Amino acid sequence: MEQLTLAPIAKVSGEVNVPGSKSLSNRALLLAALAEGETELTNLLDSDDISHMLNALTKLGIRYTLNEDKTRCKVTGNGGAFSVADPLELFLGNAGTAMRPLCAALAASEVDCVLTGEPRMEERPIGDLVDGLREADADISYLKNDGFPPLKIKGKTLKGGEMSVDGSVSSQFLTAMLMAAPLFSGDVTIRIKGELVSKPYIDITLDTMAKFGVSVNNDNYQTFTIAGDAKYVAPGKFMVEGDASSASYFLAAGAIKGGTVRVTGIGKNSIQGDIRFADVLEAMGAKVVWHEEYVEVTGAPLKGVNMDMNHIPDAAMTIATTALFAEGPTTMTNIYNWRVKETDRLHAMATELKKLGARVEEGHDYITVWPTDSLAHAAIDTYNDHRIAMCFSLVALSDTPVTINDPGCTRKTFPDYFTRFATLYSE
Ligand SMILES: O=C(O)C1=C[C@@H](OP(=O)(O)O)[C@@H](O)[C@H](O)C1
Ligand SMILES: C=C(OP(=O)(O)O)C(=O)O
Repeated sequence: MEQLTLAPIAKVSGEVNVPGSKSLSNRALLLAALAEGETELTNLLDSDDISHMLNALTKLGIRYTLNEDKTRCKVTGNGGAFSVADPLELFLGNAGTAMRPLCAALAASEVDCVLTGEPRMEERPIGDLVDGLREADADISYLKNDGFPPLKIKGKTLKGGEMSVDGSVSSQFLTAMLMAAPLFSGDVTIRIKGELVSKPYIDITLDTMAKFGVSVNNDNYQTFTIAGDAKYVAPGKFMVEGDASSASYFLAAGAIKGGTVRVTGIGKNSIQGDIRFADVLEAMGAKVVWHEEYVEVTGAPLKGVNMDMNHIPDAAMTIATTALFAEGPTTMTNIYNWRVKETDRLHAMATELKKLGARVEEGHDYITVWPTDSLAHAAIDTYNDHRIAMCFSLVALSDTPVTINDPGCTRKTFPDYFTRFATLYSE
């Protein structure tokens, strides 16, 4: 197994750009495929999660051209649902933003297909989405375990009307139903059951749908209505914002050991909820400057916080390692669904933080991290979870080196993360 050891970093400063947003890239690719007309996507993310979506679109007969560095993509839309005569098998890795939205769009298309993924994908729940789609008469069956991929889908035109979806495990289920709704016949009304988690991701979905010409009536995140005549129309150009979750590692580095770190590619008007990560750093004591084109953080003594982090589930992981550098404990609450992502992140973060000698309390849906005077040099297991690799790189901002096992796992969303991180301390 490959390992990367980072020597202690005395100070970080400078400017770093983040690649395109995973959430926006995969949403925009799917909607461009379903739209009437041609869309030119720019600043597309080039990473595993996006490759899985692109490969699926190829098999679904969508024509697109990619430039050499795969950040610019011209998609010729299908002008409606997919239609493929032969049975298909689509491998979607561990990309939630491919598996869930494609499941719904394919259930509403003329296809006969199987959706598979990596072993971990077979442990990530999808039952609430399948139940919701079955209310619209979708024909989806489980090939192994009930409630989990792989799935067999016999697509057809789904009927509109009233349906519901449980939003308490993943917002991606609602996102998937919303994005597929214009393919259904007639008006669609989706009611939320349970407490909707990761709510800001729904704003990304609604904003992207609006850019492709479909408006959704959102009644307080409880009921969503899409008109029967709604159709996706290519916007011509679609610029993907930089990834706000990817920005969190650099912003945190600035807060811990800045100097000033300026992250470009995102800015104060970002549609991504994870941009609110900077507010947490501010609450911890860092100085934050907001601009249209960048966010800038300057380090200061940090103090621990106690916060509900349900709205920023991905970036919140970065706080777990930032907390090592604060005065007093940090508690992050309402993060149960960390357990159903790339790995059981609550348990994995607690386990790896403890290897550094930190005191950690792992609850069912919360974690508390206490700072320690001296951290131990440890080899951090990353569980094939890109965010664990990136979060733990921040440990090198202490007096102790850190070894990251399988650093290449960042390829899911940020293939050259360690190279870009190095520009903040090697210049
Ligand atoms: O819709 C999206 O793009 C995402 C939603 C979130 O998942 P949950 O809604 O499952 O929390 C997030 O963790 C994931 O990385 C991306
Ligand atoms: C949870 C994540 O991914 P996915 O889109 O596969 O759910 C993530 O990127 O942190």
